[in-house]
Amino acid sequence: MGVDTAFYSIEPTPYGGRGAFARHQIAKGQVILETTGPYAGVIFRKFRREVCGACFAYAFESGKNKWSVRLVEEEAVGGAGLWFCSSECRDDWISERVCNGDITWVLDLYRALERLIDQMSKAGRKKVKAANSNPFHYLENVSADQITQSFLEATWKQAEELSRYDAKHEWTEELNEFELDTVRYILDGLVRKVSEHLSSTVKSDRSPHGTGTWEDFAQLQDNELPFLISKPYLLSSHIKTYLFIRHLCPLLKRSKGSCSESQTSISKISEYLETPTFVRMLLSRDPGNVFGIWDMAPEGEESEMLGWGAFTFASYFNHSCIPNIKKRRDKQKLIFYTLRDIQQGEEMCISYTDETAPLKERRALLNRNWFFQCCCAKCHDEQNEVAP
Ligand SMILES: C[S@@+](CC[C@H](N)C(=O)[O-])C[C@H]1O[C@@H](n2cnc3c(N)ncnc32)[C@H](O)[C@@H]1O
Repeated sequence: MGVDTAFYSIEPTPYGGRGAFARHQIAKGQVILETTGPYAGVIFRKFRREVCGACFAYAFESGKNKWSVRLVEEEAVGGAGLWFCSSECRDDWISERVCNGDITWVLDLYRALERLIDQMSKAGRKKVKAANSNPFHYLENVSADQITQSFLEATWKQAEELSRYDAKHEWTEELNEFELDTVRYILDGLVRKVSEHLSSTVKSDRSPHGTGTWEDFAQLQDNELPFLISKPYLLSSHIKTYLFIRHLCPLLKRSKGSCSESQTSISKISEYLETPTFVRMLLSRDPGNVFGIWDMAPEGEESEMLGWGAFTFASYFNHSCIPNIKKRRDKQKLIFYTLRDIQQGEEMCISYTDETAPLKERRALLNRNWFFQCCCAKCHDEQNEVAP
């Protein structure tokens, strides 16, 4: 799978799923994983002028209000929705993601997205009574016990069928900020997938430190079912997001790229959007696996989440309320290091939440956001104190 390192191997855990186990004794303070950057990610729409799309530098932390380097200099403000702190960062972004540095198709894609958002806002302002109004509204009131695998399959099938003719009509539903950010995250993943498909200069790094490939990303735990049982109202949001993205296909056909490689990329991305398969894959690996991209506020001070990213190989670390490893961010990299000496065969765990919070709070958070009941020694001891 390409995720084993010199320090640990990925193996099944006694409580289900996989985890990282030390190959040998490891000293305190040892860096065990340093990732390059996320496979797919997004900077929240409201921060995208202030956070570099490549290294995640926050303008305010450099004494600036916003960044001004765009994907292409002549691009109208807002065109691609990506800003960088320097031309070096922009060039890094391009060389990492786009075949032969040809960004025409990526610009076409993001321009089409902005046009679609514009269409949506105008429809909202005119309060258009949609002829093709969303038949999935009923999902907003779906309950947890209705969410089963077969219910999900049937709903997605229905969405796929509807999308075939619906995508020919104007999009009139409103997407909220979170849904629009999710759209960006999905497109970021699909841009990677297209580039891998056409790979001549884009060589996805499959070492544990790299971003991995689509295949590696697909190996992550699929959390669609537990996630939607925990938050049933979000099924409607997932379906809406897919139907919205599906509307990009006809828009892309209209804006032809200049060279043949660009046109192949556009056809490929349209092909990926024609069924929900790939969008659903990105949606199902997001919950429970992605990491928030936080600002660099000093420890102990309040920090702000600027976006999120799927750092593929970093998603094999389980949680413990007595963690033995911790992560820090350095630009776009996540760095994991040991908090104490670790014995051979010991599982290496981070803390997903504030492990100093009371047991009840920790349990509720872990259950709501990561869908499990923690059985670590600390939870065990605290549970026994409550109910001797
Ligand atoms: C980021 S993934 C960790 C890798 C995952 N175990 C796998 O096999 O891909 C997070 C998921 O792992 C599981 N997990 C993490 N820590 C756990 C723990 N302490 N006890 C039980 N399950 C845990 C939960 O299913 C959680 O949603």
